[in-house]
Amino acid sequence: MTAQLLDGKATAAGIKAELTERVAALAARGIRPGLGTLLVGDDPGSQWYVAGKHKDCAEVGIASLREDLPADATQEEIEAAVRRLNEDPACTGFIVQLPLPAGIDTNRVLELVDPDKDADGLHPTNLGRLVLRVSEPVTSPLPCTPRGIIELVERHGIDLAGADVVVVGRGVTVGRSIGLLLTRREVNATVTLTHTGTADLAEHTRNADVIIAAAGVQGVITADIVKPGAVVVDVGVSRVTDPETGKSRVTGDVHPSVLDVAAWVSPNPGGVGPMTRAMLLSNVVDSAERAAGMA
Ligand SMILES: Nc1nc2c(c(=O)[nH]1)N[C@@H](CN(C=O)c1ccc(C(=O)N[C@@H](CCC(=O)O)C(=O)O)cc1)CN2
Repeated sequence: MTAQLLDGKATAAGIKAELTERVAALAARGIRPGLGTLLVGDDPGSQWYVAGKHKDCAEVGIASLREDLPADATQEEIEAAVRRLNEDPACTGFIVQLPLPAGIDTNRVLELVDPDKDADGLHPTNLGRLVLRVSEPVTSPLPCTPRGIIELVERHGIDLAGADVVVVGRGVTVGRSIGLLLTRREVNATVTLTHTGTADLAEHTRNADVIIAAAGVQGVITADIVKPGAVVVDVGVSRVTDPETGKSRVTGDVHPSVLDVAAWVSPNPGGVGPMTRAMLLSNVVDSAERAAGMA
């Protein structure tokens, strides 16, 4: 192995320490940010992620509120819960935990979220603001995973300005939205978005300074399609059963062989996941500071 690790756990811990101080400064002015979560159903993964978000809030001093609905909740019941969170003054930002159960119109639910309370940064208005305001300072919530990836890379001293970045996967939470951040003037990277319709993935990745792998296909990024010295960020989440232990575990898009050619690789778990969680908290604190005229 030659690659160094982009340590998401340690970086997220540092960001949480900074947030704790910022939350204390807000408290000194009588302001307490509050993150709401809306969870529908009993998927164990989603329950675990939501519990993690409340734990993170407690760690940095953000209040947290929960709306939990059963798996058979109707579209109307879910939309009513979104309206409650929109109207609750104690909730300064909230997320709808994804995925929602089959049969629910997810886009309709997400579009109901008040854009100023959109802690995930995925509301069409907030994505639209990124499209329209490429050179101005951002004054709206940013998509958490893309923001987390950029923070992870830059906080390891890697400059993205002028870098050729290849993104693998066109999902909304990462692939489609990260280009909006990477091509902003303050980051200044050049982005190629590849997907299942790309004719020759390797031709793109072999020339990339940075690969952001968000395909959700276990081990799709192998050493032979990575340029020596590249930075490789693993966003993929595949759940596999270990044949030796019989236990289920998370694995990513990046094959272990990549550690022998790349300069930097993000571990998975322990890379982008903890950063996504930290960026959710950052969005909540940023919004509270903006509302208080502190940013
Ligand atoms: N409304 C949202 N829903 C979902 C999002 C999201 O950003 N907003 N992303 C995922 C789930 N997610 C947060 O909600 C999330 C997933 C994973 C992690 C994480 O820290 N993972 C660990 C590994 C955990 C394990 O072993 O199972 C890691 O990468 O180290 C954080 C957040 C879908 N839904």
